[in-house]
Amino acid sequence: MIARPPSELPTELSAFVATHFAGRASNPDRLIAESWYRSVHEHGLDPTQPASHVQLEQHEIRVHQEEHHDFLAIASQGVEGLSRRLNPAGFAVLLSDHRGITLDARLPGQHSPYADSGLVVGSCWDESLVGTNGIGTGLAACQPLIIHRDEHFFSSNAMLSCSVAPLFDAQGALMGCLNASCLNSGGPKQAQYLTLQLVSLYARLIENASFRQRYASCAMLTLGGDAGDLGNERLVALDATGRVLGANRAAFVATGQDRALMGEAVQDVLSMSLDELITLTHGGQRSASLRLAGGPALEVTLRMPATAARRARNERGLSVVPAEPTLEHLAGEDPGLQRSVQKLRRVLDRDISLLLTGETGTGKEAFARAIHQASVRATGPFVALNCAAIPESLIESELFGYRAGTFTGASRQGMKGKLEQANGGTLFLDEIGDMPAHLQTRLLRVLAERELVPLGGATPVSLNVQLVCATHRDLPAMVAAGEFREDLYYRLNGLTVRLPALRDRADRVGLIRRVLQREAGDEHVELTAEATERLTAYGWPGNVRQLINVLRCAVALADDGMIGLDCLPPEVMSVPNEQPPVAQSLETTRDAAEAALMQSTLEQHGGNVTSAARSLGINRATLYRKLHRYGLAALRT
Ligand SMILES: Nc1ncnc2c1ncn2[C@@H]1O[C@H](COP(=O)(O)OP(=O)(O)OP(=O)(O)O)[C@@H](O)[C@H]1O
Repeated sequence: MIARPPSELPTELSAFVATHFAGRASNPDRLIAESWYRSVHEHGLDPTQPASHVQLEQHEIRVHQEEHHDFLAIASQGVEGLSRRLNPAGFAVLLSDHRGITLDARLPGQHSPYADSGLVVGSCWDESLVGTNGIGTGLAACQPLIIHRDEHFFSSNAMLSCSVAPLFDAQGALMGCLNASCLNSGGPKQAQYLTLQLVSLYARLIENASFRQRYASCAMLTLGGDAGDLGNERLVALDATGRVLGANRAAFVATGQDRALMGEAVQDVLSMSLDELITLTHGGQRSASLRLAGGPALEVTLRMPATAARRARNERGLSVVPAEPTLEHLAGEDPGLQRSVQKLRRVLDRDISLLLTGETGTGKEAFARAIHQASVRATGPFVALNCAAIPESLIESELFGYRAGTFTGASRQGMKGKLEQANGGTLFLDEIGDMPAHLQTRLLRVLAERELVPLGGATPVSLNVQLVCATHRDLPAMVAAGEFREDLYYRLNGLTVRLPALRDRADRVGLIRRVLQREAGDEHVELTAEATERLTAYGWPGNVRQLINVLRCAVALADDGMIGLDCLPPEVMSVPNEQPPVAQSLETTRDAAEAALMQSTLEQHGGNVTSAARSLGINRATLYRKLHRYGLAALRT
């Protein structure tokens, strides 16, 4: 049967469909026809040929999931909820990253037919590889859609009907998509609309969970709508001064604004300052009714971060502690750090690259964020890239981006690299010592010329970025050993700030108290003298991050508001008090101690990397990387 394109298809597209898809039963709408067109003319695919299928190997899946660990963790509840509803009806539920590679797959009882169709973790559904399909086309079109049966580009996928919704982060960047697929659905495409509604609802819930997590330490406004419509929650995150740090998509629609809302003062959006909102909502304990310019009245609630809420209550409502710690908060009472912060403030906004050094968990990223907040670029983006956490082969495209059609498997519309994403703001390059040599040269050129030509692109993009780099490695030694470019080192190192290990901080006791206070929130919790002594003497290889985890757990275990020795984990109790002797090479000694600690912690946790990492206060990716570096094998995850 000849496909008859609907009349709204432009003539060229109609002719294309009639020529290439003459045998299809369905009448494609414009979105599908455009995807078919791209598949043929941009991706060079032929619908009469067999589809190629890319499936990652097990070890690649592990790396891929590690790389997307945070996204997976935040999305898994949504994936679980959706699959609980859809698996019994015969749908497979999949989560993919922004390149169309699946990260999670929940299949109905009968696994094999779904697995045979590639509905498994680690399969690549990028449109440029498999043509029109739910995940790939949903990502390419950046909108919810259904790809029903023979709307799939290749006939080998034509037994699938897929409903998909893209997922965006708080900055509007594509994180991935959520997809529900069924096999051999005999009904018409319209029969899938309800499934699409459900998938879109869960996609909103995942986006909102990600938004709340991203801005957990900030004041959060909810602009009421329909109380029963959870997927339509409108969220706006504010900094301590009442400036908009981020807003979810529903909030943009409700306020009739676009992304320019970022950095606006809340009174310009709601005609009310943050202080007035705090007063009106009694420090966030009640909702209030507000009218947006010319719009209907909205029920507004305000959630204050725990410490801010407490302080707002104590001081009758008007002042808030900063949502994200400032440089001064991070420096605490450590005189060396206080001096470093004074220097930092003097060089800010003068186009000087900053280098932060220190062991894992000493607060390098927290400092980088505080530097961003203290700079004139605070209303611009803060973009981070950890050079050690992603495979070497991906660093180049992640950092410099690529334009459409640069390589097979690349996303159709190209991708803005982190450098370009950070334009007008701050780029934080963590673990810069792990930057591969050939990319060091390219980075140096970009920094010197202040412009960037993405892979496959012809037009340079001019850059205005504050660069903050961090490393736990000894860069001068790497330069001496020829492992790091000397000229790049000097370009990055306008000012170096060394963040001391927790055990070396002069304000150790105060910092432990401050972190405890923050973790305890409104609860009244104290440390016994023995617990204080133990925590102060302990070596803290995971530094502040480890301290936070230990105290979070201790607060939960505390009886009658007292944290005693029994609330502390074995590693804090078992490692001797003495500091390692200063040897010829501090770094070698530190590495040896770190390797020994990691091995013993892994053994204590029966080889379970997740719980060993948690108890060390570092993330799984960092532990994997270090195990690899020290040649220690993980037993199981
Ligand atoms: N001075 C501080 N006061 C309170 N919290 C802090 C301080 N420094 C760091 N933190 C917290 O400790 C945790 C770890 O900090 P961060 O991620 O910045 O460390 P890092 O040096 O970048 O670690 P890595 O090298 O492993 O990436 C974060 O939750 C951060 O907010």
